[in-house]
Amino acid sequence: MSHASAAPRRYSYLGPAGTFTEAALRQVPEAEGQVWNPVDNLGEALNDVVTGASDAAMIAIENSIDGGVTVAQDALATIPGLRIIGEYLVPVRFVLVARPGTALSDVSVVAGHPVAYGQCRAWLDGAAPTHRHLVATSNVQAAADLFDPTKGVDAAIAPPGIEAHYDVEVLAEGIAENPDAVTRFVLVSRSVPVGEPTGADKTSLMVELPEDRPGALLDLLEQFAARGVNLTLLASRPIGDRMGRYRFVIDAEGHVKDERVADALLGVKRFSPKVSFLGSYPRADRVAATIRDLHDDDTFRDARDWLRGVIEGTRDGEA
Ligand SMILES: O=C(O)C(=O)Cc1ccccc1
Repeated sequence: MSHASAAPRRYSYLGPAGTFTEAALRQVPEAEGQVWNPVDNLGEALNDVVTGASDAAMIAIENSIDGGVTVAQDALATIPGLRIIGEYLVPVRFVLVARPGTALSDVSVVAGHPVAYGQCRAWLDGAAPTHRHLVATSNVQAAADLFDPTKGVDAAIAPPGIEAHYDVEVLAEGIAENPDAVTRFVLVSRSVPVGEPTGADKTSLMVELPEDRPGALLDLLEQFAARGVNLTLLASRPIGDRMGRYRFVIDAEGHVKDERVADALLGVKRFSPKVSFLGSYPRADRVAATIRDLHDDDTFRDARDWLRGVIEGTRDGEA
């Protein structure tokens, strides 16, 4: 894609500058030198894409510790016309910061993004047992909240390097439970034609199951298993209309233009009352899917050619 003479592309991301979401956007070569629009929440970021105010939005979708960012999964399931066009991984670490001169023993109100707080809670319970959590809109906004006197914040959970953006002192480093936590982000645009397979791709779907059909989940999984398609994520989320109804959030290895994935999707579509295709995109770790001969593109094409030949009378029943 070249946009040399076109208007600059606009990217919305959870701000302010310095968030992990911004670090994810920095991994997008096409975004360099374009307009970056910091927003306060996921809804705003996706709304910018829907209305055309931005061309794409970077959003956190899954954490290696807590699993799916459910608000993001639900938004992608319910807002029509969106496509995931890229995936990015960012290692996440946290520090506790405060205004200069604050001691850990002075800390009673801690600002933190809810996902960050969840990961740092065990440490905080030990170091500041009487603390109270105040929700911040992002990891960097938590530090900014230290300077808003109406909020009464004593300390903030923030990304390392936050001292470059705000006049804060680091009270403690490495406060998250798991030092190897990684967050997966996706770049979302309005619906666009899918790109070409790279050999290391993922396909994201939301699937509803037919009601009152025993084994429907097994039927769903079988569509992938029979075509040798590995799943990297399977989660269920309440549809929300009434108790007991769920949609399945699925990430599958491979690209919709890979024969085995296309065939699996056709199988899913035949029995599911609702399938939303969210996109096929290069996977962040660039790890190629392992495909056995039985499931490679040529095998699917050969089988189709054989069937056509049988119907046209140019081939008999030989395999
Ligand atoms: O991008 C950020 O910095 C955020 O505030 C969202 C977030 C929260 C926790 C882990 C990764 C991203």
